[in-house]
Amino acid sequence: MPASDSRTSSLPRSVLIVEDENVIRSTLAEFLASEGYVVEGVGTVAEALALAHQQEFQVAVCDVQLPDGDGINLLRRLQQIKPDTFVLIITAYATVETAVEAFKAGAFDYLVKPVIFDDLAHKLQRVFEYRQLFFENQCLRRELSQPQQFDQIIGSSKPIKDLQLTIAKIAAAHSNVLLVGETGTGKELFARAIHSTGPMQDEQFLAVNCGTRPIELLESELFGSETGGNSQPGILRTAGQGTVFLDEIAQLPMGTQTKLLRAIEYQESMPAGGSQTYSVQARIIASTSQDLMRLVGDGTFQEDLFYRLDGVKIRIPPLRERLDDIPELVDAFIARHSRAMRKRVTGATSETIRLLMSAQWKGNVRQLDNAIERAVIMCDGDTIESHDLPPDLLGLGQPLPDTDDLRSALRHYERLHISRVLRQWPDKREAAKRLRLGLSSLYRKIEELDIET
Ligand SMILES: Nc1ncnc2c1ncn2[C@@H]1O[C@H](COP(=O)(O)OP(=O)(O)OP(=O)(O)O)[C@@H](O)[C@H]1O
Repeated sequence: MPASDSRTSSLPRSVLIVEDENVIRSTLAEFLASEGYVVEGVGTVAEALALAHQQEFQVAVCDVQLPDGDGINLLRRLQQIKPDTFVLIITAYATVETAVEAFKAGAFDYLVKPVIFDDLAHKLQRVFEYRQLFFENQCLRRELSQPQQFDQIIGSSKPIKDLQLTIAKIAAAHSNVLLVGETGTGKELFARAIHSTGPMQDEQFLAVNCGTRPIELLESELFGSETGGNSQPGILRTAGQGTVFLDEIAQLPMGTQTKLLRAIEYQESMPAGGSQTYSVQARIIASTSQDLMRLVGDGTFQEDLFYRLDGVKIRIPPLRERLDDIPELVDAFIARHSRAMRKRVTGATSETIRLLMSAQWKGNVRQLDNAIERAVIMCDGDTIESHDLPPDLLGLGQPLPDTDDLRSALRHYERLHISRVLRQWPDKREAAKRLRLGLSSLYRKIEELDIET
């Protein structure tokens, strides 16, 4: 059953009355309105279906006999087009046959004419309570059926599937690994995945950011120290046969690089101030967002260490190269953040997804995660809409044209729009089709508007 706005308990309770007798219809409508329901009334099957197409109703109360059809058929049609709408049938005769037929067709309950207000109020109360529990239960079941580990790699684009295969192979070998990718692409997540798929998964995974500590602290944290007040074993030793993740390895000072190289080559190290070596058995997974080869050329990264690490290198592509993953990531992040905030946000509109798929994502998956967190906070209903997204993401934060001249302004927006479509559809033929331009016109626009592709 698809998610829809009508499920939220915070929305007003809406009821559609389908009853051809005007007096009965308006009396019921007045009574329900006085009870706080938002009510619409119609007299025929055709009107009911037309209205249900335009508007969401949580509950429909349908008479069995209508001028252009019967209520049971209407109930079946409603279930096809609005499966979230629950139906109560009104029947003139309390026959077992009618009741059975109504229940078989999927009615929640039935009322007998003349409808008694108390009976109607009671049954509506029950249907709304049941409906709420039903959808909450469905949400819970959906959450339980999805693995909720935070280190789960989400995405089924080709690059992610290929990476998963590579990881499975590399993980088995317990070799050292270099992960290369822009910030926020998931390097640490992949490092954890390699560790937890490998033979030493029960051992420790220890992470160090190489750029956030003064050199002495970093070295004693890595290799250990036996000097006075700063005595510690060092994570290369503590990790045992587990994994040491060295985040942003390019920031490791040259001297520390030499010590690390020794630890990898000789599989042993010595704590600062110590007199005895210990053996290093941990797998080293290093990550970088920089081009290490270039740093070797610049003389800021040790060549030998580079070759030691570069043997098994995995490139994690930026999010813009795997836009197909966005819908899945969005779903997972919505589930995570709505759960944390105790909000019932269950999805995003297709317009929102389309916009998300056309953003630039310089901060990659981390930026997407943050954008969804904000959207869940901003979201008023149960579905994230485009206006819930951070404005700068949509290009709305882009500078306005610096002139009032309409022609220049149009040119400005034309450039923004074409750039966005090209990001979403890098294949120019496809982009041209989406823009409803001929391919040669698109090329001309790209040149005229100086669009980077
Ligand atoms: N494929 C993915 N599926 C689910 N979550 C992901 C995925 N990729 C990244 N993330 C999430 O994005 C955030 C950033 O990931 P991570 O810290 O692993 O990136 P990174 O490349 O190591 O970043 P940095 O270089 O800035 O340290 C984390 O919250 C991570 O869980």
